[in-house]
Amino acid sequence: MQALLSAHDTVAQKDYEPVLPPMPDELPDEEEATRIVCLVKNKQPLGATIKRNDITGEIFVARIIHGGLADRSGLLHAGDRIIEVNGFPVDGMEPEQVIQVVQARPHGTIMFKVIPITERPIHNQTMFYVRAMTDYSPQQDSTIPCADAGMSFKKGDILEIVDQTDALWWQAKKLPCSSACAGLIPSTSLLKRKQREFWWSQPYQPHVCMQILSTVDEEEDLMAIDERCVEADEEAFESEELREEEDDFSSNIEGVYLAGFRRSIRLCRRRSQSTTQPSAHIRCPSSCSSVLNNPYEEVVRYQRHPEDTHRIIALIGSSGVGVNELRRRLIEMNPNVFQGAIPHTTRSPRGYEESGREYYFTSREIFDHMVYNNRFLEFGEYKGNLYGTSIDAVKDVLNSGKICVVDIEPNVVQAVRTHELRAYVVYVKPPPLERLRETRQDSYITTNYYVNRPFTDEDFHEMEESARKIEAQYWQFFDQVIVNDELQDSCVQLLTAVRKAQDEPQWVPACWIRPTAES
Ligand SMILES: Nc1ncnc2c1ncn2[C@@H]1O[C@H](COP(=O)(O)OP(=O)(O)OP(=O)(O)O)[C@@H](O)[C@H]1O
Repeated sequence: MQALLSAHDTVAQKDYEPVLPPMPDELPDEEEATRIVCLVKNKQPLGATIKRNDITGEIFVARIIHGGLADRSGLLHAGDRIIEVNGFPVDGMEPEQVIQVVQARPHGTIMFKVIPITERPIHNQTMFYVRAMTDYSPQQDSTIPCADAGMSFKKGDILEIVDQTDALWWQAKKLPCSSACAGLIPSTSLLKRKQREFWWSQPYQPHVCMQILSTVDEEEDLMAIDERCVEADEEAFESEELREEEDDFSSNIEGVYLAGFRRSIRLCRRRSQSTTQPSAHIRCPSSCSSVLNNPYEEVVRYQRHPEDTHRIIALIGSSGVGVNELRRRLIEMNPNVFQGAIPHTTRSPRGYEESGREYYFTSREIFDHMVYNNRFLEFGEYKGNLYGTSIDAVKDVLNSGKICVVDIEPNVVQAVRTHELRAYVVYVKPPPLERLRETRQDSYITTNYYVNRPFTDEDFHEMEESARKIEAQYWQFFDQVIVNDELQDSCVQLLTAVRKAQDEPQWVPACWIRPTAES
């Protein structure tokens, strides 16, 4: 006991840093209450921004960065007036000069003399999460109050919004969180304004969709040549087509028919992409304008309940990259678990075909009616017949307890990102050119004219170019990216992704869980 008391006395007599200045003996009655705030600075930034009242020259704390040094001290607040920094009066200084005074002492104690704000606003901060729909770099934004306090992000990043007190500049952390300190990002309204200003400032800024269409225009010329070839050799083509359709009929598993892999529907989808007046169900206005209108998508963590229907697996990729190969292999791996949606067509059935197996054979009137009622995820015309994948066909698979695996064109991605289908979007990316050449030596591409022909270097370049465009426009919607290098590895990755989608928590749009009037 004696020893404990003696230790206490010894400690009590010691002086510890920082040594505060002595209190003046007499304080004038009218002087506002000041506070001395000492912060011990380490390598971390102070975590506060300042502003100057241009009329009075007074310096104020503009904001305290969530999780930063100043915030954790609890001693500085937005609205506090700074009178001195390390003994230097700062009234009348430019904010940059004040920062220089602060930075003059990189480590150790920084002493602020402040007049605390009298009425601190009470903020009921609700944290929420968003998926960035666009890229942002504070270093390239001249309007940010402090670039060093800014946080860059890329489309698809998940951000935790920790403070939205300021209507223009929010504070956020990027997940997975590596730093305790938040960064400044533009608020939704500010980012929308910036995007619109940028858009209008461009001398010629074709709409993002139009960019795709214009490149496709070039393709159309090529297609026109293909078309002539087809016309010239229709008979040969028909027999090739039939042979291929028959090939499609068989599956490696006896008694199992894999619908939706027909050449006609694949080519029809490709053609609907490549006409300036696409007949496909274009959800483009939503996907493109959503990038312009909605730079952040609110997301929540969602885990599928075992009794819920499965999430659909939507594969996206440039033509020839291997989307159908992967889809086919996945379904063949376990047809009791995985299934494709049976497409609709207006073409007449061939002798061996059954409605509801290869296709749902329907009249043009019924098809048109379904189009009119938005019942197709996508549809298009091929050789005078209509083909399409209906939402009901997808729901039939889900309601049977299976996992529906579809391949879709990128521009309809928003049509499957709904409360109803809750798509998990897998993007299939081509490997580098060298690896394409090595891995595709024995592979065949399906073109408009040839049922199968070996890949050429030109095909690989087109694939890469198309992948670049898809990534530039749709990256934010991808839940998983698989580089289709070694086929076997890609299959394993796809299977793992599918399991994750069904059984592990994922970030999904908040409107899936809390449906709004719009969704
Ligand atoms: N990783 C891979 N390694 C080698 N060959 C592959 C690989 N992935 C796919 N292939 C082959 O490449 C060819 C084209 O693949 P697939 O038919 O799946 O293309 P796709 O992406 O569905 O495009 P489209 O719908 O335009 O035909 C097929 O012969 C397929 O077997």
